[in-house]
Amino acid sequence: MADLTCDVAIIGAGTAGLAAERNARKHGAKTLLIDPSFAGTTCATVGCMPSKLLIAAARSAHGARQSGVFGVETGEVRIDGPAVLRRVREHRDRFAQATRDSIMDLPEEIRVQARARFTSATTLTLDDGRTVAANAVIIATGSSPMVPGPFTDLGDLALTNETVFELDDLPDSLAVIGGGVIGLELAQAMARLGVRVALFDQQETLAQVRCAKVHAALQEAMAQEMDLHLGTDPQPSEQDGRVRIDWEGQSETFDKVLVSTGRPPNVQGLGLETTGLALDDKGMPEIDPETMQCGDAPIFMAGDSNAGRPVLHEASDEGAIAGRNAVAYPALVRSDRKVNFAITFTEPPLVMLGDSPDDSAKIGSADYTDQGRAKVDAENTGLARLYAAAPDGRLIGADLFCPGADHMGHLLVLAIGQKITAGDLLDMPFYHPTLEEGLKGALREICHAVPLNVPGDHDTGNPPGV
Ligand SMILES: Cc1cc2nc3c(=O)[nH]c(=O)nc-3n(C[C@H](O)[C@H](O)[C@H](O)COP(=O)(O)OP(=O)(O)OC[C@H]3O[C@@H](n4cnc5c(N)ncnc54)[C@H](O)[C@@H]3O)c2cc1C
Ligand SMILES: NC(=O)c1ccc[n+]([C@@H]2O[C@H](COP(=O)([O-])OP(=O)(O)OC[C@H]3O[C@@H](n4cnc5c(N)ncnc54)[C@H](O)[C@@H]3O)[C@@H](O)[C@H]2O)c1
Repeated sequence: MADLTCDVAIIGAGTAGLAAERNARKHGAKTLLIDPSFAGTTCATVGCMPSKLLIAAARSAHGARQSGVFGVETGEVRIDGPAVLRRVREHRDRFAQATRDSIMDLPEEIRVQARARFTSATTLTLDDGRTVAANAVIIATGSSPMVPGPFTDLGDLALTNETVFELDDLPDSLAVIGGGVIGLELAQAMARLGVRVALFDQQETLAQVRCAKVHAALQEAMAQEMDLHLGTDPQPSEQDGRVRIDWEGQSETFDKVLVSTGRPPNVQGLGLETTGLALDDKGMPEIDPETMQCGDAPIFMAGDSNAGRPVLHEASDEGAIAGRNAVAYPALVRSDRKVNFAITFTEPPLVMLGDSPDDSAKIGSADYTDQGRAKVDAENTGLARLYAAAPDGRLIGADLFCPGADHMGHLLVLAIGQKITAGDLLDMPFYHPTLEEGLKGALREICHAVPLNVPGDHDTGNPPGV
């Protein structure tokens, strides 16, 4: 007889686990939510929120430096590093406290403070010695920074997203290893806060950008703010209390190194090998993205732990799908998943939406280096590429690196989700002068490329500056 029994046990009280627990309980299950610390979600403590707070400070510094182009003189811009980081932590702590409060609001008998490990598909052992028996288990253990071997020897000189926001002051110089989402966001923010930054990546492509033209614009913009070393294998060592990075016969020293080389799922030590699930060479089971079920077991996996779509709104959705299906098992309900949507909060933002274009897709481009509103605001850089399916010009995806891309991404994701065509979208009013207006050229290009052309009653001229 197990010490604790329930209908659904949820391992991990992050965004995915909390959503899973809520939905399982809403559907009538007796739940247990198991976490070693209940410290608050990754998003609030060491992820989305502190990174966006640092970016907000960087935006302010950049704006102050740029103000001269408008004839507004601010004098020398001085960055108070400790004050920047204090504000990041103060606001971060409030967000984190709010997530902890929501956990503490749960009925006490639901919370189990311990680290869990499977002993079979439906039984767990906790690190305090207790055992749990459940009808179904949801894995929502998140992901953790992967620090390649040589960087682990650097001790405090090597930072990850779990430690960088705890610095007392900004470093004078920073090597960033890995030009994925975390690396790009934090490298640009640090550079704008006056830190000398060099970014290294083994790959030639930053953040897995799909479109070569969008990537070229991103690379050019980033190279103006930091030293970029792509397609290289940086090797670290400690030198006089600083970090030395060697690459391709060159070397440079930095105050600190930020390691942002990926965040693999937390499945090590979870005992998945005891569940009967077939596991791949990374120790991962097969997961159905429409039910979140692992194989055909009463086990579900949601959020970063399944390595599918490691962003917040998906963690939340996947938790809810897993929560409902863990209760319904074995009568699972399939969910339509949302359109793929990822934003990297660089400036301008980098946005990836929907599907990549295949050979039959029609592509429309919008150049933001010469776009009216972007020029007004002195932020004219980058481009947008929209993808549509023949024959009707239905929008299927987009890659954007341009001002306002985070907001325009929401407009486009709606259009893609609703299966709207380029012609339909052109039928909507576009206010002048806006960044959205810049998309009209791309939409017209698609309309011209498909048998159904630009609606006949449309003026194809442009107001000034578009
Ligand atoms: C720096 C950074 C910036 C980001 N910015 C954004 C952004 O701007 N927008 C966006 O959409 N996404 C962003 N993300 C991604 C987003 O934060 C994640 O996708 C999301 O937080 C994942 O939630 P989760 O519930 O899967 O994991 P988590 O919130 O990490 O929760 C996992 C929980 O599992 C627990 N756990 C682990 N192992 C066990 C065990 N054996 N037993 C019990 N409990 C266990 C942990 O203690 C933890 O509480 C960012 C991530 C990072 C790192
Ligand atoms: N705005 C957002 O939504 C947001 C922000 C931050 C993080 N996240 C999530 O966090 C996850 C993890 O982000 P990440 O940036 O750590 O990982 P990532 O997988 O996006 O990028 C890792 C990068 O590191 C490079 N790399 C790996 N090993 C290396 C080495 N030894 N030397 C040099 N380069 C190396 C890879 O080539 C890759 O470009 C992302 O998948 C993302 O979904 C989201």
